[in-house]
Amino acid sequence: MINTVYQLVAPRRFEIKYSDIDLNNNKVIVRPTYLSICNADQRYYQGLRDAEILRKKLPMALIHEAIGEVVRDPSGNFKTGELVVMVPNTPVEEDDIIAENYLRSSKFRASGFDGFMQEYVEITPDRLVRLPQDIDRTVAAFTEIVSVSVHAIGRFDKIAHKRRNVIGIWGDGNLGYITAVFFKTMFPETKLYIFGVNPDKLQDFTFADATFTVEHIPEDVKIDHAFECVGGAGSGKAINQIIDYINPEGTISILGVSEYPVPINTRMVLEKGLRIFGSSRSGVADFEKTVALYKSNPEIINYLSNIVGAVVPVRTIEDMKKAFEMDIQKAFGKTIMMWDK
Ligand SMILES: NC(=O)C1=CN([C@@H]2O[C@H](COP(=O)(O)OP(=O)(O)OC[C@H]3O[C@@H](n4cnc5c(N)ncnc54)[C@H](OP(=O)(O)O)[C@@H]3O)[C@@H](O)[C@H]2O)C=CC1
Ligand SMILES: O=C(CO)[C@H](O)[C@H](O)COP(=O)(O)O
Ligand SMILES: [Zn+2]
Repeated sequence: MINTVYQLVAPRRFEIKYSDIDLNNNKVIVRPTYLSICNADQRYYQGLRDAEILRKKLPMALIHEAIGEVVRDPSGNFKTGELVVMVPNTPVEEDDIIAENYLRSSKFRASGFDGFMQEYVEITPDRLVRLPQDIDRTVAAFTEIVSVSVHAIGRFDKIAHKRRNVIGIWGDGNLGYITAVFFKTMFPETKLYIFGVNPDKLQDFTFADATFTVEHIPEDVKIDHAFECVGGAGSGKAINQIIDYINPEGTISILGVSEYPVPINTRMVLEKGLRIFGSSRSGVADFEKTVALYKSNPEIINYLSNIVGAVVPVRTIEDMKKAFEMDIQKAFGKTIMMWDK
């Protein structure tokens, strides 16, 4: 069966590649329907990664946040037409200790091999998680980034000491918002403070106990633990500010991606006895937990719908470019491609 793959071949340039899908194996064929753009896709699209990385990884189909409909499943796990979220992490070995998303051997779609910008996706059944048929598909499209937050909150629960009176989240963008929604759902008794740079965006964190612009944090504000959801050029400032405001022996969970090494105030990390841990990506168990939380706490979907940005119907390569360019211009929210290929 011939498949059409839409690869990024150079910054801001998509081209079509035809590939053959072998129907004589146990893989599931999924037709992607709603795709969501991540900052990681933008770093490839705009050519913001190191030239050597771009040379190594392109051409490559972008997008690792997507849902779709099952077209064919020879394994018998899924019915034709079922709505599924696709897990981009693709492990090739198992480990008793190291999670699938941290195994150096694991592959990740749209970061080394083709992502979901394809007419059909060939995928093993263990990489699919069933979604409620009536879920808001524009929200479900970005379940992958949601599962990253759920994964990081789970690790926080294992690593951070038990005094959790006040938690701070730095970053008033998508990841900060998603992490805040899930943290409040999972730890309703804990006070949640949000630290950002945009008063407009901070207004959307209606469920938080307080919001602060980072230039005007009162001296007496103290937090027990923190999540950094900023990334990029703002990473260092955010991490160092967390170090200033966190109580001794607190835990800092870093999620933001930076292209460059970030200098941090290690003297104060030592003096306060802080724990700093990083989280990247997620595995099937995190997706399953995320979908279970969607079902048990349906208000989550309403909160997440606040960050659905432009929803762009995509049929042509011009439409793909339009969606990526609109995403660059956006003020806030996730850009969704309604994939009609
Ligand atoms: N670990 C993982 O697996 C994942 C990591 N990420 C990464 O997380 C980061 C955030 O992603 P996302 O939320 O989608 O991006 P956004 O751009 O939506 O969010 C970042 C937000 O932080 C704000 N900000 C900038 N400087 C500061 C500061 N000093 N203190 C507090 N807030 C600040 C930005 O404001 P402004 O826009 O005005 O600068 C923006 O609102 C990115 O680096 C992304 O690649 C994303 C998904 C998964
Ligand atoms: O967005 C992410 C997960 O959702 C990660 O930041 C992304 O996977 C990092 O990959 P890359 O090295 O290709 O930027
Ligand atoms: Zn991502």
